[in-house]
Amino acid sequence: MELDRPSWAALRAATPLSLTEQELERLRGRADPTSLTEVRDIYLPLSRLLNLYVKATRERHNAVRAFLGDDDRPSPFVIGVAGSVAVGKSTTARLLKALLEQWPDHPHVELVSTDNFLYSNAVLAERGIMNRKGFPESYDRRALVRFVSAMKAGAAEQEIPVYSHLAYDILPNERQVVCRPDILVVEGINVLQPPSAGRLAVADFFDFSIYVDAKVEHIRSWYLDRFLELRRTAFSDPRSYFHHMATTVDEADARGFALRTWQTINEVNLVENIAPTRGRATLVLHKGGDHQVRRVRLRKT
Ligand SMILES: Nc1ncnc2c1ncn2[C@@H]1O[C@H](COP(=O)(O)OP(=O)(O)O)[C@@H](O)[C@H]1O
Ligand SMILES: CC(C)(COP(=O)(O)O)[C@@H](O)C(=O)NCCC(=O)O
Repeated sequence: MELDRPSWAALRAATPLSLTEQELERLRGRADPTSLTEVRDIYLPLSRLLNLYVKATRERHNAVRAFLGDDDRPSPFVIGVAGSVAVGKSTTARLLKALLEQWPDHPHVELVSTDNFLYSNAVLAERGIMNRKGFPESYDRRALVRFVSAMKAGAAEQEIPVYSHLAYDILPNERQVVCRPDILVVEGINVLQPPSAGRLAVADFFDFSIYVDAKVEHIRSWYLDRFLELRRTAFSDPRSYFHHMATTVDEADARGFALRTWQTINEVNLVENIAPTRGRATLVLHKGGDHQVRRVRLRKT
C-alpha cells in the first residue's frame, strides 16, 4: 500500500521523540538536512512498525525453537537498507539504530555498511574494475553472505574488514568487531541484489528491507553538492585520497570531475543494478528534491 506523508506520520501514534538536536547532528550524513520533524514524521512510525515486526518474528522463532527443543539464543532480526550512492542511506541506517535501541526489548543494535566488503583498490586495479567501485562485482559477496549468515546462525562475535572514505580503500590493519546483536542493520547500495542461480544473496537473510528512493536528477544534485561540501571539509585533510581536489583543482573542475564520476559510475550503477531491486524491498521511502520523504510504500505481506 502507498501512504502519503500525513497518513504515514499519523502512524507514529504515541511513540515518543527521544532524540535531541545534538544527537541528530551527530547521526546526520554530510550535507544531509534531515530534521527533527523528519525524524518525528517518518522515522518514529517506522521504528514503531519495526518493533512490531521484531516482536512477531521473535514469537515465531520461539515457537519453532520450542518445537525443536532448542534452547539456543534467538538469532538477530536483520534489516537491509538499500538505495543509490548519495541518497542518504547511511543517515537512515544510523537513525534507525538510534531509535530502535530505545525499545526496551531490543536494546542492542549493530550497524554494518557493505563498503567494508568492497575489494581493496589493489584487487580492483588488478581486475581492471577500479572504475566499477560500488557495482556488484566490486564486492566480496561471498564474505558478506558468510558474515550475515554467521550472525543469523547466532555467532557470538564476527570480525569484518573496515573501509575508509578518507583513504578511499580498505584499511589493511583494521577490523570491525560485531557482537551478537538483537537487531543487525546492513546498509549498502547493493543489499537487495537477487542471488545468482543456485547461490544465496545477503537479502535472503533479511527480515525487513528498506529502499531509499528519489528521482535520479535529485540524487545527482545531492551527489554534486556533497562532493563540493567534502572538498571544503574532508578533502582538505592531507590523508584524503581526494586531497588534490581541495588544493590544486579549482571548484569548476572539481564539479566537472564529480559530474563525470556520477555519470559514468554511480548513475549507471543506479539504473542498471540498484533501481531494479526496489520492488524487492518491504518498504520504500520516496524523497522529494528537498530530501524530505513524500511517500511511503509498504508491502503488507
Ligand atoms: N569521498 C568521501 N569522503 C568522505 N566521506 C564520504 C565520501 N563519500 C561519501 N562519504 C560519506 O559516506 C557516507 C555514505 O555515503 P554513500 O555511500 O554515498 O551513501 P548515502 O549517501 O546513501 O548514505 C555518507 O555519510 C557520506 O557523507
Ligand atoms: C563506497 C561506495 C561504493 C558505497 O558503498 P556501500 O556502503 O553503499 O556498499 C560509494 O560511496 C563510492 O565510493 N562509490 C564510488 C564512486 C564515487 O567515488 O562516488
